[in-house]
Amino acid sequence: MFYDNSLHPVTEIVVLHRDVQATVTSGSVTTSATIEWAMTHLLKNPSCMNKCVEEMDAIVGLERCVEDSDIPNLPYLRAVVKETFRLTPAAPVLLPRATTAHSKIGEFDIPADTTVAFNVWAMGRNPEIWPSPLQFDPERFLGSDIDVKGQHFQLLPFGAGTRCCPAIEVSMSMVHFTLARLIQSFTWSLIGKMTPELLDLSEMPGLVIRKRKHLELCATPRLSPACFDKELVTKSEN
Ligand code: HEM
Repeated sequence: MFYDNSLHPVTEIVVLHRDVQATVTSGSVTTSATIEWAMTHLLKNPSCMNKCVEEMDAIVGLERCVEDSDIPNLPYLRAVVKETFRLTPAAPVLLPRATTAHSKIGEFDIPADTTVAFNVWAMGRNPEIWPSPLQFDPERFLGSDIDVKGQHFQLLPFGAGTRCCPAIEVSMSMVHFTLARLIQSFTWSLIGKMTPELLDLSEMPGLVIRKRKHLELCATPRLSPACFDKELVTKSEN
């Protein structure tokens, strides 16, 4: 966080306030972009959406709303989130780093004091690491121990090391929970003449990769309104 203690106290508050605002804004943009990409991949690959719905119905059912505590029991949903991060990481290029010593990576010599940037978007599509890299295939993560916490260098959507995203846990929780609620609560369909084949995957370049064209869907409720009433009553009682 930027903090200049030579500033007048009132200015300091404004600077700190802006930093907090920037963190919240960038945090919510990356999270919402990830959820929109996950829904796009699922709508483009109806068999994956069906597997998500089948898993949800088998584990949670239709009599209550899915909760945070259900997420560990939904391996396919968690694989969908990892596969979304692999193909469309919200932050495609990590924060720049400077090398402190000469190093060699593969055939490349990198002198000391060089600014380097890691392109995690390209790493996620490297055919030497991922078979059929352009195919959305959550099953590649089932039974695999690859996670997103910066220990597995083939998948770094939150970066790695001391400057990695400090909000991994909360973001993963928000993405899983929102996606789980969307999938459980509604049947989603494409609008008008749109088909999975025609669904646009083009990206808007930038610090955060967003869809060039927002996803437009029709939502048909799957859960009975009583489920939501029950949840409202329980929450107001607590
Ligand atoms: C899906 C959601 C998110 C993704 C994909 C994401 C991704 C990233 C990435 C790739 C970095 C750079 C890490 C590096 O270069 O090693 C980063 C840094 C950061 N993220 Fe996130 N982020 C997300 C959500 C959030 C949220 C919700 C917040 C806070 C409310 C947040 C706060 C930060 C901050 C403060 C940094 C800078 C850390 C530093 O400079 O040391 N992020 N994030």
